[in-house]
Amino acid sequence: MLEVQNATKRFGGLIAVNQASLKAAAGSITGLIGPNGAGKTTLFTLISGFERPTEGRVLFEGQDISRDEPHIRAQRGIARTFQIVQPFAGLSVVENIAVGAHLRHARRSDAMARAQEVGRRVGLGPELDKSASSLTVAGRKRLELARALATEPKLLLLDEVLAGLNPSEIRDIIPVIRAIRDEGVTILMIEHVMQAVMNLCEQVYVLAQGKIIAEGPPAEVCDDPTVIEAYLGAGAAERLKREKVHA
Ligand SMILES: Nc1ncnc2c1ncn2[C@@H]1O[C@H](COP(=O)(O)OP(=O)(O)OP(=O)(O)O)[C@@H](O)[C@H]1O
Repeated sequence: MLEVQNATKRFGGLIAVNQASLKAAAGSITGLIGPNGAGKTTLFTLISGFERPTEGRVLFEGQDISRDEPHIRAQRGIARTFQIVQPFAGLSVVENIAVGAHLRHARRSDAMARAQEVGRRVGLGPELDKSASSLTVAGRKRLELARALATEPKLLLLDEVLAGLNPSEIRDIIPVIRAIRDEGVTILMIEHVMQAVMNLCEQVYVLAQGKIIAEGPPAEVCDDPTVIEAYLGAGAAERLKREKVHA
């Protein structure tokens, strides 16, 4: 469904993404992990169209979309969530979700009906008529998910939807994400919560300093010395191995 081919993004002298390639198969959940500042969000902006790659290509359903505007990509079926959630505070929860639903439904009544359905699906049923500003952090994360989902995407890009949630809120939202995939939406997710990555993702890519340094099933990738060192520094993999032997 999605293929990023040798994408590079430069901001002046800084190379935020460096010759990165990845694939997401239709109907799968793919993870994108890596230390802070690795270039994960920048890679998302190249896929969703908020930035264009300096070099390389983004293919969606086999077509080169690298130069398409974000709204064209949304129409094609790509939706993203934002790490910093900023709902329209003056609107109700359901009206916020309807903003997404308007992509496919011109009439307000149709967009509102669709928004209610999506809101219930992500567990916001009791909150639909409340002001968006009254939501807790967990509620806002669900709203962000609903707003993207209301555009009826084929590919959903989730940028740290679990950040800031407590363990029980994370446990509650994992089945919601899995259910979205089960209904046929392909998911690519940036996530630091490894419990969720292990639980949800079939395939994981690791980005460090703009480069993809590893890919594979989550358990394999987390055992990879290159990945451990990208997070913990040079020599860390060896130290951890020694500590395990002594323990
Ligand atoms: N618009 C921009 N202009 C200049 N530099 C940028 C821009 N966007 C991102 N960067 C830089 O690119 C690098 C990668 O940032 P990015 O936000 O993509 O990393 P990340 O992996 O998503 O990090 P985090 O996990 O902290 O969200 C950083 O050094 C960042 O400062």
